[in-house]
Amino acid sequence: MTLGRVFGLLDKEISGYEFSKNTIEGSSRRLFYLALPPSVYPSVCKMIKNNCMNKSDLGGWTRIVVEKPFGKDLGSAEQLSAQIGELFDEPQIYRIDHYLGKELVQNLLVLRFANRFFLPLWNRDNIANVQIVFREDFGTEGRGGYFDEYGIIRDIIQNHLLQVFCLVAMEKPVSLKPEHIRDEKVKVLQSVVPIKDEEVVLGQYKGYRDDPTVPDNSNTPTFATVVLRVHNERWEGVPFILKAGKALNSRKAEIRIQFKDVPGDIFRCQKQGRNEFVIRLQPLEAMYMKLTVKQPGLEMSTVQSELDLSYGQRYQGVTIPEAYERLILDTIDDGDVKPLTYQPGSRGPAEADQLLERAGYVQTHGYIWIPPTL
Ligand SMILES: NC(=O)C1=CN([C@@H]2O[C@H](COP(=O)(O)OP(=O)(O)OC[C@H]3O[C@@H](n4cnc5c(N)ncnc54)[C@H](OP(=O)(O)O)[C@@H]3O)[C@@H](O)[C@H]2O)C=CC1
Ligand SMILES: O=C1O[C@H](COP(=O)(O)O)[C@@H](O)[C@H](O)[C@H]1O
Repeated sequence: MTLGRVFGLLDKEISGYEFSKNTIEGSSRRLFYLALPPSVYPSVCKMIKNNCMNKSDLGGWTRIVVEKPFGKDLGSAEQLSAQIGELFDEPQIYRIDHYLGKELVQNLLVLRFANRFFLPLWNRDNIANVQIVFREDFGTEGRGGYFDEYGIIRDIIQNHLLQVFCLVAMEKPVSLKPEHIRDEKVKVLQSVVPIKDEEVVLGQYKGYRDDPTVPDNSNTPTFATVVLRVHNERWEGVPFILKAGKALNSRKAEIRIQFKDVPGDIFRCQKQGRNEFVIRLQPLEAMYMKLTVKQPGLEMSTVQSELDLSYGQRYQGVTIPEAYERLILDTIDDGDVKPLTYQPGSRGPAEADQLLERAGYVQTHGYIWIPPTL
């Protein structure tokens, strides 16, 4: 059966459904979500255009949704845009990044711009470094064919983590209109200076190449830590560390804002750790502020504790929508860089933690969180 015929049948199926709902022809809304590899976007879009469009214009519409990765580099992204752009008008095309649909990502602008106490702190005077981390405790399992073409940078960092970075680092938008938010994101991205080779650690977990869909000599990274430097008034000198890896020892996505040491520390408590504001996107949405308090008791000693907003506890009974429910770098050199090998189930290459240390992140030792009971 030809592709044209297949899409003809799809159209018939959709029309049948619309008819069963007593929809007047042309008044229905057709949304095509392309959960497909980007390489077939153009041919599938052509088939939709030729066979499956909403037939007349009585308030209905036809739209398509495409997911990242949108091409592999500037050239292929522009080519893809041009190919799809020939078939659909821009307002009909939705390019989505499902991380933007996550509850705590949606919360970022509110947190930053609706809370007075963050306003004076959110800058180079107070913040030592920012980490934006994505960790998965499983490998490419069954997706090696897709993944190997893209790697962790194009799969996670260039889109999901960069979107989060923009929301953390951008200036306040004029309003919440998408174009105003986009303008601020573009501005902060333009302020990112080219990444230095020595501020990148790439890794590949042992066993990745055993996947039959992965070439035996693949150099595709499954782990990357990258330091972004933002050359502007707010962020000069503050490293933004973007970290992503598969087959690691834990699964989480979080933003960790580490504050500078208190000057003139009369309590000599710096060894207990810096103040950190952590926004955990998943699992178990939470935000907590690690801070130093007096150890309860007779002694005047200090201990690290937290102000904790755990969503599961605070918003009991509230269903947090899945990211997909709500929505739907080229600064990195593409040269032949050999990733470092790391053990599956580990923290990734040790060099990544060393890079963090060089970038100024100070790991807290001895902090033990006592989870509250619900
Ligand atoms: N409301 C809640 O649910 C709360 C939960 N907690 C829990 O308490 C625990 C401790 O919290 P917290 O101190 O914030 O987080 P962690 O101790 O997990 O991590 C703190 C930082 O240290 C890094 N790190 C961890 N292990 C190493 C290592 N071996 N070498 C170098 N760097 C390392 C982490 O990197 P990386 O990001 O790569 O792992 C991260 O940047 C966590 O499990 C946290 O989830 C704490 C407070 C509130
Ligand atoms: O886009 C992708 O995201 C998933 C992780 O999504 P999450 O919502 O579960 O955090 C990742 O596994 C996949 O490789 C990537 O393509």
